[in-house]
Amino acid sequence: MTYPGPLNIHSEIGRLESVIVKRPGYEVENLTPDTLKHLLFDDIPYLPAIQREHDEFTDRLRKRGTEVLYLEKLLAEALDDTIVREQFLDQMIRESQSNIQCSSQTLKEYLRSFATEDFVAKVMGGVRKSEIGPDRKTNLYEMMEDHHPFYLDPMPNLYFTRDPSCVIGTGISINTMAEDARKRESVFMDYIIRYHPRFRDTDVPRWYDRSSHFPLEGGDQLILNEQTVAVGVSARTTPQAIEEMARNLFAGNPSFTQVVAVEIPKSRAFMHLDTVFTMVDRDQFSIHPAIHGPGGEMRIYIIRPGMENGKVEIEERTHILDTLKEVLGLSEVGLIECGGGDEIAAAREQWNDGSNTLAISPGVVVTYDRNYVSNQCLREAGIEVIEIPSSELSRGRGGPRCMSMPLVRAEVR
Ligand SMILES: NC(=[NH2+])NCCC[C@H](N)C(=O)O
Repeated sequence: MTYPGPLNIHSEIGRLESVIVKRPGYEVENLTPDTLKHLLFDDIPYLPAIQREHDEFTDRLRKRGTEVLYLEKLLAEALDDTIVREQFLDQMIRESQSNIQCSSQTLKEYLRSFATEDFVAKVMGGVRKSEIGPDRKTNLYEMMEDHHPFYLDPMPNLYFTRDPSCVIGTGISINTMAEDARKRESVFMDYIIRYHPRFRDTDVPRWYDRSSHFPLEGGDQLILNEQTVAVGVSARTTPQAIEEMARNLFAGNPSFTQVVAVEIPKSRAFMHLDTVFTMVDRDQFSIHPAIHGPGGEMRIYIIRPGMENGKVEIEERTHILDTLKEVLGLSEVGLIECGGGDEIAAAREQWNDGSNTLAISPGVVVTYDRNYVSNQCLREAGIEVIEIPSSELSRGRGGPRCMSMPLVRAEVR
């Protein structure tokens, strides 16, 4: 089936034609030991090195024919209109309120002084108190010292473009982020879809919107085929959000007829479904064994459109393999274990996103080089593995799938 328009994602594995990434920038240099935990990092990446690694990642994608678009550039282009830029600035200041202790007026004036691309880099990178000179402070609270070094907190997780939004079919889910440190991130795709020339003239359906109360993150959203979306019920994604998204999807996109909610342990190491489970080929998945509960059982629910308009039906399942066969209509499905069944290698490599593969064609994936045990297992299963350097990229606890937000994939035949 052909789908005209700027968005077309009907699988996890179709040839990747167009993708959004974010090159790590100044926001990473604004990490300090005191803020690491709140900002969801475990260590501080070295900026030139993480940028080199990221450039290698995007080079590999380009060499395979993928169009690589940068979030920061798309946003600057979307804000190329004074009224839109002012509206965006107001919203950013409003949504950053908890982080701001200087008067919004002072901060606004400071940000307005930049040309659009630098303005975007500032908003994303954060504004240090030391940047706004003492002479620009007029209120007592602005002059008082306190220990928080920022007026506007940095957003170092932005290079994980996967999470704040997700294309499903020809529409999009603009997500409500679970963690304070990431809440503002989904404002960017909201503006890009509404105001960027590439998207603004298309009526892009929204299966979920950030105005919804319940968190839902893209690392939990997997498009298995033209009928099926799998969503992790995780530390970041709620059952309420999944059901709301499913209802909107069934009502607006008749090709999707099943949403599979998969519960995973709520832990830092397994923050999203894609940290323990990704699709690598038509009938093969990479999986971390600890995704299963005791006895190999887990809680899985299949949501389908109900008989009555707007209603859904929900059925329970307990085995991932059987459920995958059922929803994909396959007699066999292969699960490739992270760490090749070795307990230590599995835990170590999962921590560095060993199961977080980005498929760029059926049976072809991009992975981190450091996960050599898992990469070998993928190769033994007949998968082509393209490795990228990962010393610094992995410090943010996300892998190649997390670092990519696909816009268009070719049909899987
Ligand atoms: N899709 C993913 N697995 N994303 C990983 C995001 C990592 C990021 N530091 C966070 O905690 O939010």
